[in-house]
Amino acid sequence: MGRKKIALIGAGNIGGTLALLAAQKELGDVVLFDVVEGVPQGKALDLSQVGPIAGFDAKITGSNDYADIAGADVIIVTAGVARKPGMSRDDLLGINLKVMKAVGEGIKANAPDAFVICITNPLDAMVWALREFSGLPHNKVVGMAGVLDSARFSHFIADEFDVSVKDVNTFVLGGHGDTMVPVVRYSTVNGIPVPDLVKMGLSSQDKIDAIVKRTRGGGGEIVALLGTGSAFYAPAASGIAMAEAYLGDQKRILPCAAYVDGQYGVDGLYVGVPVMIGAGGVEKVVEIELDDADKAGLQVSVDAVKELLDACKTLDPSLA
Ligand SMILES: NC(=O)C1=CN([C@@H]2O[C@H](COP(=O)(O)OP(=O)(O)OC[C@H]3O[C@@H](n4cnc5c(N)ncnc54)[C@H](O)[C@@H]3O)[C@@H](O)[C@H]2O)C=CC1
Ligand SMILES: O=C([O-])CC(=O)C(=O)O
Repeated sequence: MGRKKIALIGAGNIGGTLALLAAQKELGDVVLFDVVEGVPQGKALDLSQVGPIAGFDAKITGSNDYADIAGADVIIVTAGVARKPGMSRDDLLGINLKVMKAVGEGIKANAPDAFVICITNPLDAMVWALREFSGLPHNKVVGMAGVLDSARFSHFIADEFDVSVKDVNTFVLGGHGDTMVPVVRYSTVNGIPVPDLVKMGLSSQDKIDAIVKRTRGGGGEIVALLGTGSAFYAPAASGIAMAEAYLGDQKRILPCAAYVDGQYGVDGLYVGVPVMIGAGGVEKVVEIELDDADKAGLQVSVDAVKELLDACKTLDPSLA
């Protein structure tokens, strides 16, 4: 059996980091694709020269030709534009929608059997549009956001309780925007729910509320600090975790922007929910019980995603 093939559409900050992680983990050979000539080739050459030092044999090539993604097992899409300080993710919709059209058509024509992970923002709308443009089955197209948002939440919780991040498990549901829903009730330190830890006097409700708020604004905090561009190390690590779940048939339960059709009272759109990822792609949407506040929060988030989909349909009537 030959090596797996990982195609990365977009060779920017996240794309380059994805390539490094994929090669170091020997997930397969890597094709870095970008519209800018020279950049994917240059990054591929630089990354290939990590091989002798780090000891990986993965072949990394750069390309401006969609034909080179043919036969990809996994495709991770980061093509498009990142926000600048003062912008919201939603401000990227018009420009990145056009990019999703080109990428979706490229995937449809060259790698229709791939498992596709979209990262481009505004995430929930872009993954929906990418699925529409590519025509792939819904279970083979998924968006990365919840893994990253949960990692941020877990990092802050581990800091607050001064425990290993390995023992922290958190869930962030909903859209990848200010309306995301960090679910405190399902957030645990080695199985102990955070609300119980608060009752034990190990933190306070005010501190947990502040962590929830910081998690919601986690992307913006980094955008403001960087001054140019947005987070890329943790987003890339999140995309790789999802790719590994698929390639290894790991049956991981991860919060992802998945196609929801009936579950959680949501019909026919992509939004962040817990899903099982295995060799079948998104094998199931896991419907966990939510309390009234989290249900209401999820509804607000779903409504925000719906507004973005309407905007996509206005901009590109082929999506209507
Ligand atoms: N879902 C999430 O949780 C996160 C999403 N993002 C989003 O990911 C996207 C990428 O972020 P970065 O890698 O930091 O941006 P970047 O600007 O470093 O890289 C984007 C790359 O896409 C390329 N590109 C533009 N149009 C293209 C096209 N039509 N086809 C192929 N490539 C094209 C550009 O040339 C550039 O190399 C942004 O939209 C950003 O907002 C970023 C962090 C987290
Ligand atoms: O904030 C941004 O623009 C990038 C992003 O989605 C994140 O880091 O969560």
